[in-house]
Amino acid sequence: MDHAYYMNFAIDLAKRGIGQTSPNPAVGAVIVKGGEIVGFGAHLKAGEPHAEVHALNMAGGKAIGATMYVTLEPCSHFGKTPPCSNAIIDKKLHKVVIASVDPNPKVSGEGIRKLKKAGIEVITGVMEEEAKQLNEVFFHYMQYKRPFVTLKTATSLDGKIATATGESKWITGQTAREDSHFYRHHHDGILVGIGTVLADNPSLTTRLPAGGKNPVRIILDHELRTPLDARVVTDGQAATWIIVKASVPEEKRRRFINAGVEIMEFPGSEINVPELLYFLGEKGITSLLVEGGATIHGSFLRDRAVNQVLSYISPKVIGGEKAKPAFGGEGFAHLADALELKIKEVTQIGEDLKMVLVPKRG
Ligand SMILES: Nc1c(/N=C/[C@@H](O)[C@H](O)[C@H](O)COP(=O)(O)O)[nH]c(=O)[nH]c1=O
Ligand SMILES: [Zn+2]
Repeated sequence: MDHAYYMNFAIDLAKRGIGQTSPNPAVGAVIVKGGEIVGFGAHLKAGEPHAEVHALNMAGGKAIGATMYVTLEPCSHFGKTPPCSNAIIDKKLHKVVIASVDPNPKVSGEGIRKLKKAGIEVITGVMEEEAKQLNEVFFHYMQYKRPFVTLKTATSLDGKIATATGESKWITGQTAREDSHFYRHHHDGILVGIGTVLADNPSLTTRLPAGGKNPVRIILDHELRTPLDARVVTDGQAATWIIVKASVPEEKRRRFINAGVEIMEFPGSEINVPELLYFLGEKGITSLLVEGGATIHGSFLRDRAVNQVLSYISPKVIGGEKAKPAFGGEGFAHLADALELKIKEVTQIGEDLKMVLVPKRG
């Protein structure tokens, strides 16, 4: 067999944990001895055993002299669980094949050094790109300390998110709408503006046939105009944070706090997106799905605070100068300033088109 055969399995294991391991990376490990898979595992939840430990437990005594394939460099620091590099040395493995090294400058390369010092052969860079892609959120958050941002738009063919009379249900079909719930499952937070809350009374929960993790619902609502009987306040389905400005009176906030909502005061009045992202990063939001509406999207566009665009396009034409575009605000006066993206994925999904795009580097 070649290394990719087993590393593919480890990457596939890791993929299943994406979203639920946050703020930890998703990691997969496979242990092979004499051409036989003797153990495997994935990290499932922050604070629980790492992938390597699950795999070592399954392999038991067969781990001695075996080879481990792991998607991320084994940890070397005492976090919530003892270091995996120690466990691998204790179990006397012969070789460790690693896809990507740890991006955390504090620990990068430390695990590999310990393994080599203990006489274990280490190979790195096997399927490195795939493994990095897997944890793009983790690597981004580790480096910038603010959430990886996915802007989601659902528009008509002519780029509208609602008719001139405000109708928007539904522009895209059931299949596309359900697909967007996978992204809710994978993101720590979902952000909408007060305009969307007033227009749609959204629940912003993850409703997939097999369930899914609900993101924290983050409402940008400076004046606290969210109705007390809004779903995000009353349904108890997921955490709700409402971001207000300092001038909102205490007794008004009290009513929401009593309903279980977290009211967070954010300095400044205009939405300063980079500052908002640091603010959310400090609260442990490592990935943010921005569902709009146009004003919010306009601010994120203006500040180029976008790591991924998820665009669903319906083969409907709404027309009308007054019908709302996906991105509000001023927009860029010059084409040279437009946010340039690279298409990562284009698929038809139900009747609609789905595109996943990333900003062009540089
Ligand atoms: N109008 C549309 C969308 N609209 C997106 C947001 O404006 C909605 O308020 C939000 O998704 C509602 O969340 P819910 O209550 O949890 O279902 N999004 C879509 O994909 N297609 C649409 O046609
Ligand atoms: Zn570990």
